[in-house]
Amino acid sequence: MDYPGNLFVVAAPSGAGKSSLCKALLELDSRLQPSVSHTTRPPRGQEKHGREYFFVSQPEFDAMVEADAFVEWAHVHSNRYGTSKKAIEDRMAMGADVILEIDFQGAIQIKNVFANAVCIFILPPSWEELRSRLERRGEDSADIIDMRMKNAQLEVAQVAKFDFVIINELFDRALFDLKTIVHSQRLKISAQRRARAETFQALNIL
Ligand SMILES: Nc1ncnc2c1ncn2[C@@H]1O[C@H](COP(=O)(O)OP(=O)(O)OP(=O)(O)O)[C@@H](O)[C@H]1O
Ligand SMILES: Nc1nc2c(ncn2[C@@H]2O[C@H](COP(=O)(O)O)[C@@H](O)[C@H]2O)c(=O)[nH]1
Repeated sequence: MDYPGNLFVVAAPSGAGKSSLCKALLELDSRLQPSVSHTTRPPRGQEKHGREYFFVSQPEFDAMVEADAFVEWAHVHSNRYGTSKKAIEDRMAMGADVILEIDFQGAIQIKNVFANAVCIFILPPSWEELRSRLERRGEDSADIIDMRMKNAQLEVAQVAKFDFVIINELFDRALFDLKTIVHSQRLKISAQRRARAETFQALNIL
């Protein structure tokens, strides 16, 4: 599928800092819009329905799967998460760039549907720092942190499937890297689209 808007996918093990980086990038880049996912996970802390996530029941999630409403969905840390087609396609059709914060399984599904999607993986500087970020965030129990650390090993093993990798050690440095990737890939994709349109025109296909 090809829309005028671009799709950026940011994945990382839980706690590596993707939400913090995406939030900071969204404040700097007015062409980017976030996508709000659906999840069966209960809200934590100050999370609000429709802001961080659409929090839905298992039957509601099942019904959306049945209705083919998701562009991708996956089981992550014992819950289900999905990006609805509605969350991204209208915006991309209108030329907006959309950024998704999803897990690696979702990123792979997205790449199969949107070949132009730019997939970025965020790594923590070390396992110790990853655990300590999850602990300092203070939103998950010790059991959940253990499960997320265990899953992180499987997630990090998928890094080679991504277009870009950023190590989030110093936050500002990682944000600069993310901003540079988004900016340069946006220019590259626009140039490719222009070149393709010119070729089609020259061949009188359009
Ligand atoms: N470069 C950094 N140095 C130190 N702490 C950081 C850095 N980046 C993010 N953090 C902190 O680490 C914690 C985890 O970050 P964040 O919630 O953004 O991770 P996440 O990858 O989105 O996790 P999840 O997938 O669970 O939502 C937060 O408390 C955040 O403030
Ligand atoms: N495949 C998808 N993964 C998603 C989506 N939305 C979030 N996520 C990922 O889930 C984990 C856990 O998130 P948390 O908010 O419970 O800490 C994290 O890796 C997210 O990126 C989605 O729509 N699809």
